[in-house]
Amino acid sequence: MTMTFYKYQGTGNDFIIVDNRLQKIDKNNTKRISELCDRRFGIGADGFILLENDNSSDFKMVYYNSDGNESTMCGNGGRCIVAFAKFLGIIENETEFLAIDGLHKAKVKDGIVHLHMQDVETIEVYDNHLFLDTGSPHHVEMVSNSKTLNVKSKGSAIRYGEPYNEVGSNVNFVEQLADNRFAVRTYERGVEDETLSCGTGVTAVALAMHHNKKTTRNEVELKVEGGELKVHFSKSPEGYNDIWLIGPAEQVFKGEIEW
Ligand SMILES: N[C@@H](CCC[C@H](N)C(=O)O)C(=O)O
Repeated sequence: MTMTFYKYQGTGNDFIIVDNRLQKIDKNNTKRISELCDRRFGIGADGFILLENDNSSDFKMVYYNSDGNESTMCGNGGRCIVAFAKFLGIIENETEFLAIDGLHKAKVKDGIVHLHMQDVETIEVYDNHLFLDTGSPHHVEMVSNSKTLNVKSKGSAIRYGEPYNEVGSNVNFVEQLADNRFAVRTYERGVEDETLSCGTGVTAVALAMHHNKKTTRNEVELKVEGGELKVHFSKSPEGYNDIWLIGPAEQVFKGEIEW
C-alpha cells in the first residue's frame, strides 16, 4: 500500500505524520515505523505520529519513538500535529485533542503553537538532579558545560542506569543563562540519542528550575539546539498547573512511500 506522509519539525525535533482517519495503518508494525524513521535507509525522523478520529475531541494523536515503539507524550509532536490538523482543515486556530496522557487544549497564533500540558503535582529532588513526569519521564541535571558535554554518552549512561534501567527516562542537561533563561540539551529515550529539542523535556526543565528556586519567574525561555521555546505556568499548593509549551511547528515536505 502506498502511504502519503508529511514531515514536520518543531525546533528541530522532527516527525513523520500520517493522516490515519481511515485506519489504513497497521499500528503494530514496529519494524516498518523504525525503518521509516531511519536517517540513512528511510525518511528520517525522531518520531512517527498518526492523526486519528476521536469521539470526544477534534482528533487523536498516536505517538511512536524512532525505535518504532509507541511511547508516552511528545510535546513537540503535539505542537506539530496541531499545525497538521490546521493544514488539513480539521481545526481553525483553537483545538482540543486526545493524546496518551489525556486531553490537550492548543491554539495557533501567528504560526506559533501554544500547547496546554497536564498538571504536574510531584517533583522529586535528589543531590544532583530532579525527576518529574510532564507526560513523559524526565531526569533534569544542571551542568556548567552544556556546549561541550557529550550528551549521547552521558545521557545513555543515566537512561540505562539505576533507578531507570530498561524502562528508562529522558535526560536533560541544563545550564542557566539568565534569570529566566536556560540552555537545554536532551537525550531522548526511544531515539537513544540527543535530539535537537524535546517539548516535554523543556517543560520539565522550566518547572524543575522554578521548584529549585533557580528562577522565580513563571515564564521561562529555553534555548535548545534547534531553536527557542517558552514555557509558562501557574503554581498552587497542589503543584504546577495551567502549563503551556510555546514554539514554532513547521511542515517541511510531503511524500509517498510504500507502507
Ligand atoms: N520529543 C518528545 C518526547 C518524546 C517521548 C520520549 N522520547 C519518551 O519516550 O519518553 C517531546 O517533544 O516531548
